Amino acid sequence: MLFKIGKDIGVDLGTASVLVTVKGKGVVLNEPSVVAIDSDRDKTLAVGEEARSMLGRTPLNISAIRPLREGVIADFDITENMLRYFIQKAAGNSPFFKPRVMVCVPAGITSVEQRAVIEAVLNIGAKDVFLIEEPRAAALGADLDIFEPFGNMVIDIGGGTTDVAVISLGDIVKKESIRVGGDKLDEAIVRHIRDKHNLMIGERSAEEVKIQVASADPSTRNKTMEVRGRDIVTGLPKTLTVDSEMAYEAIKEPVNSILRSTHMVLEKTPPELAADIIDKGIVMTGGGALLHGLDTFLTDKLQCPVFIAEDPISSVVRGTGIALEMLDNIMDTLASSKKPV
Ligand SMILES: Nc1ncnc2c1ncn2[C@@H]1O[C@H](COP(=O)(O)OP(=O)(O)OP(=O)(O)O)[C@@H](O)[C@H]1O
Repeated sequence: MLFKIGKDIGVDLGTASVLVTVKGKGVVLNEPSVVAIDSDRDKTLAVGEEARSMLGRTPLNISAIRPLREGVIADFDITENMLRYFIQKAAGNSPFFKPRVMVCVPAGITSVEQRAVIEAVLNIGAKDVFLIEEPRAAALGADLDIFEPFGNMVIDIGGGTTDVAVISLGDIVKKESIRVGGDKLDEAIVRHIRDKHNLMIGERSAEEVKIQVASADPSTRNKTMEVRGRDIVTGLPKTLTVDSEMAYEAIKEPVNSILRSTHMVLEKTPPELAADIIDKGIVMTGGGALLHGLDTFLTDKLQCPVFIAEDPISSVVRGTGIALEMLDNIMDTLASSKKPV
């Protein structure tokens, strides 16, 4: 499969969403990472937004699948089909040119997982594939000057992973990547409501609770919302009112994991760079950065200012766009299809 433009393409291949940027054009696509499959006919029915609306609501023969879990490919064929659809939608296709494609991956990805991403993108028709670590792209997208001899710290909280990194002179100096992100918060809400209130709710309702009601700093939020689900004792539909305190109880463990990994990176950071970070603060990117109260909670616990980047959900893809502009200069520092990983 070949593409209309020979231009470079950047992909933020996320657990929650895929964003595509084209060199010279900027961000051209932003869709949920969901594919709807008809298992009877082994056929893809919908990809992206349309497939997301089917999550949890499909008949037996149709499944709405999220092919990435915890930041990496969980279902190779479906991921490849999804990427093909998104890249063609974003860039069109023609028999003349093959693009170079840069894909953002979590900093803690294994070499087997790296190869899976490279192979999937080569199969779609890319000429070369380059991988950039999410915190590096996030820092570029958050307008940090990472090429100076100065300590910059980023916490990128996506759907599947949280990547924490200290970057100086363009490279990662210390990092931690944990498979805890927004999805783990949603799962914790589902579990808490099931165990404490005998109510089974869906993933999407749990995400709504997280966004509308939950806070990492519950003294600063006092909201309630009604959630509907199935009573696990009677089997009948039931409505429950969830408040911020209840939602906090549910999410506090995964939120503390994010705190612990940030703490670990700070502990390992050389003193000069740590001093820069205390002066300048820590920047949070990714959708998870928008969790209510997370900035004040982390600022308090780490005794260092923690800020949310402007438009944190697009930081990684914007940073990928910036990295694409300088690809010829930085390609030696990236894992790629041009050298064994
Ligand atoms: N206002 C909000 N409050 C809390 N969480 C939010 C908010 N808005 C979005 N999120 C969460 O952000 C997560 C998605 O973030 P993002 O799009 O950065 O992830 P991703 O890049 O797809 O994931 P990954 O990098 O882990 O593969 C989802 O879990 C979503 O629920």
